[in-house]
Amino acid sequence: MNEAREKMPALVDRYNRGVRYVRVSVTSRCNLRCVYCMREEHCDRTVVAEELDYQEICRIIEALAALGVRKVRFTGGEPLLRDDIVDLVRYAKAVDGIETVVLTTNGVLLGQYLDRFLEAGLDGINFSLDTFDEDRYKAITRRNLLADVLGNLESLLRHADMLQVKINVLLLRGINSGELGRFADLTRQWPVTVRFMELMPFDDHQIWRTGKFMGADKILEVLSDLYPALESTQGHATEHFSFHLPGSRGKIAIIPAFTRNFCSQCNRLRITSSGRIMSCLYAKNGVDILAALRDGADNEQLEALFQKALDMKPRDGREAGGKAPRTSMSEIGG
Ligand SMILES: Nc1nc2c(ncn2[C@@H]2O[C@H](COP(=O)(O)OP(=O)(O)OP(=O)(O)O)[C@@H](O)[C@H]2O)c(=O)[nH]1
Ligand SMILES: C[S@@+](CC[C@H](N)C(=O)[O-])C[C@H]1O[C@@H](n2cnc3c(N)ncnc32)[C@H](O)[C@@H]1O
Ligand code: SF4
Ligand code: SF4
Repeated sequence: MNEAREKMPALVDRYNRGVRYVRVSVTSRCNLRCVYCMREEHCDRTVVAEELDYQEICRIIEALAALGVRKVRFTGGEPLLRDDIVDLVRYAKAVDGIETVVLTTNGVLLGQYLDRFLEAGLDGINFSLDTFDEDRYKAITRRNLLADVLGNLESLLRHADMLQVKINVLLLRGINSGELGRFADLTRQWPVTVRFMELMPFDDHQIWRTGKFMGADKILEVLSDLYPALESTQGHATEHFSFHLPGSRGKIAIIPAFTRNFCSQCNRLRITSSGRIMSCLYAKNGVDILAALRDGADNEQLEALFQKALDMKPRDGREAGGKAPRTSMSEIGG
């Protein structure tokens, strides 16, 4: 590998932040309807022609890897609804320069994929689960699939020494906040990171304005009360607060996605399922790459599009777009 290229990626924004990490939303379709993410009427009949296809996603990853990107996360919507998801993982792993390939999933379909993901070289899975209670699961996701999801979580935990496992728990005051201890206890037995996340206002105002928001300070207070022996440890990127319980195998973290600003270190670019390059989770406008790919753009033209998107990257996402944020995480992928 070219060392100069490693020191500074080719894609750099106006604030001198280089891009190392791309999050690709491979579909906006989903088999759940989480109340903090999408409405029941969310359309699942995405015209497939408007979704990036396999070749197009591969091309984007290759082009970005040549420009210094080292990590790929597949997300959505629900990425496991794409039947080429294992091939995408395998392909991304084989691209020169890409070191880490991970995905974020709701776990509903994980059982049928896990072995193939391991064989394809997937480095990690972020598994989103907010409750162990059946009625609550149904209330949050509007689907009755908890039994399947728990079965798949158990299989994943049993493989946690073969890939990095993180459990994303979105905490909602008065809904699942009482389950914090049950989730944290998973780290005693398993080498996983359990991450408690703040709600963000990307839910078409379904619950954002109903007082269910639970901030990082409150989460920290509850955790400290439950576990006086909690020890601070080094967290990763979005994990601003990170801890472990004495004698435990895993870690506990808090993602203060709303109340804290971790933008100064941001090394991310996002690709939406409909083929737009987004410079920030809060960005409203992106740059269309789908049309360019379908018009036969060469690598130089793609680089110009990535740079164009990056030139729009705000210093701070929340200040730039927080007042009227997007209506759902599903197209941009969280
Ligand atoms: N503000 C902000 N929040 C983010 C960003 N990326 C992820 N998040 C928050 O973190 C939550 C979990 O995202 P994941 O898909 O698990 O990814 P991640 O935490 O970035 O994972 P890593 O790749 O391990 O750093 C999202 O739902 C967001 O709330 C970001 O770039 N900016
Ligand atoms: C948009 S989902 C896509 C991947 C997959 N469907 C899943 O749920 O893991 C990615 C992450 O975004 C989180 N998310 C969705 N809506 C959110 C919101 N309004 N605030 C904070 N996080 C949100 C989910 O909990 C999930 O961990
Ligand atoms: S958070 Fe994930 S699982 Fe829930 S509706 Fe959004 S995309 Fe689907
Ligand atoms: S809010 Fe925007 S700039 Fe800040 S970390 Fe997230 S994506 Fe990066």
